[in-house]
Amino acid sequence: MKFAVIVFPGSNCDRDMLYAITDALQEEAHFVWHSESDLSSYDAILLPGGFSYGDYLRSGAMSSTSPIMRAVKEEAGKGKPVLGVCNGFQILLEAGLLPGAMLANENLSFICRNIPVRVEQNDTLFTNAFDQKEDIILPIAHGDGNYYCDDATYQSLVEHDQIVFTYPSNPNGSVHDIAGICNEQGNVLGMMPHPERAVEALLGSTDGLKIFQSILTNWREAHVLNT
Ligand SMILES: NC(=O)CC[C@H](N)C(=O)O
Repeated sequence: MKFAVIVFPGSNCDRDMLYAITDALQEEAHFVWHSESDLSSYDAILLPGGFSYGDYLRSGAMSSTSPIMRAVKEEAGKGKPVLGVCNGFQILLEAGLLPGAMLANENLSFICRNIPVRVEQNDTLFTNAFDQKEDIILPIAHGDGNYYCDDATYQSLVEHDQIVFTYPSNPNGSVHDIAGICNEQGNVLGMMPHPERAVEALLGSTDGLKIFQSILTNWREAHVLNT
């Protein structure tokens, strides 16, 4: 399976993301600079964390207009997996690929620590390796992780099973404890916690690896086992 890791000016989790795929998952991954415009040769697209464009204007706002985002939308429309982590989630929100917006953390501080994250939906292509309602440990590292959406959007997220991760103990004020959501089709996921920082025991948790393994299992079922 071939993964693209999109690199924006100011991304800083891009190498961790590449390492998670090549060394931990043992699959193929390549950096793709944000000014590129074609992602058709990739099977999955990863938007890593960081401070793209220094978080100026709003986190993710400037990156959401990068040329590569047209290609991300195109491939997402074909049903390919798109995963945005932290700043990647912020970019997906600003690009309109996911509903809602990100606000500054309630305590106005940058928070960096390992926390429990609850898997609310294990029947997605990103979470099939987990148990339903399983609590896992993942690192968070953000200043703008306070997810917000209005009531109508929240009802729609609930109705379509789009709330994939929540915080059992909310660290940032996020509405309804939301830590990660997917689109209605289920192939675009944005999450604030960092799975790429939890892919081997040395890092304190291997729970993040299961997200990448889920993507791989889903892809193999569709592309390898049936051929
Ligand atoms: N680790 C990250 O991706 C940081 C995200 C973002 N720029 C913030 O601090 O909110």
